[in-house]
Amino acid sequence: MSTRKSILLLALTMAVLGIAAFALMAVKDQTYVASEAYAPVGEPNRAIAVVYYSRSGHSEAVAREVARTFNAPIARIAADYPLDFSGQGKAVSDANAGELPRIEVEPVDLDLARCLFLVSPTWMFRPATPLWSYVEQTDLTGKEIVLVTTGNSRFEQTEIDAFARRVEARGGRFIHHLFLRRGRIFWQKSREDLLAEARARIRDLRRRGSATVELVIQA
Ligand SMILES: Cc1cc2nc3c(=O)[nH]c(=O)nc-3n(C[C@H](O)[C@H](O)[C@H](O)COP(=O)(O)O)c2cc1C
Repeated sequence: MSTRKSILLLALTMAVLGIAAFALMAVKDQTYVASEAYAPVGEPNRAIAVVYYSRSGHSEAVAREVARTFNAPIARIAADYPLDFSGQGKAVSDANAGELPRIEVEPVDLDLARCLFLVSPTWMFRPATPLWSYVEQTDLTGKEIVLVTTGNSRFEQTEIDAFARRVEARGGRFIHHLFLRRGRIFWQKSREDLLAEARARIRDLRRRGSATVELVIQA
């Protein structure tokens, strides 16, 4: 085969692989992956609470694992980003525009919570838009805030700093951001590995200056 033909064949193969990878990623982003249900055992530990948004179930699994670790109450944020191409497109455009979507939050009593875990996917290098809406409509006075984001690749620190400023504007003390990288397309972490990493990183929060987590883990 001539060099010209070989280069053409290579370029074609690369293009087909690229399209296949993109299609696979799009399909994966539209697939809800369920996780084990969670409810506190007996009286919940009200010093800690977990509030989360999740579109395809991965952040939900992490949020449930955080709540399970502390026997804490948990509440889900609902927002209108359907699991199809329209929802994906809206997520991209809203995230890029910094839009604050309408949300509904399951009832949760935060009065006694000293540490609040906010969990969400990463959209366009920042926490997903429903989490920003949640912060804007919540009084966070006196609470330590731990932001936990899942993502397949990366986030921008400037976006996390901007989120931290909104938390502080609502009275909260932003103490840590924990990013759980799931990996891309063919090289994604298993659910067990993701949750094991979440557990390890949460325990590490003691060293990150969370007085509440320190107290709860010692108890
Ligand atoms: C619209 C959109 C934008 C995304 N942008 C990013 C990104 O900037 N960085 C990243 O690491 N992952 C990104 N992802 C991947 C998700 O953050 C990742 O799959 C996440 O774990 C999904 O969480 P969920 O199942 O709780 O919705 C994006 C996904 C979608 C749908």
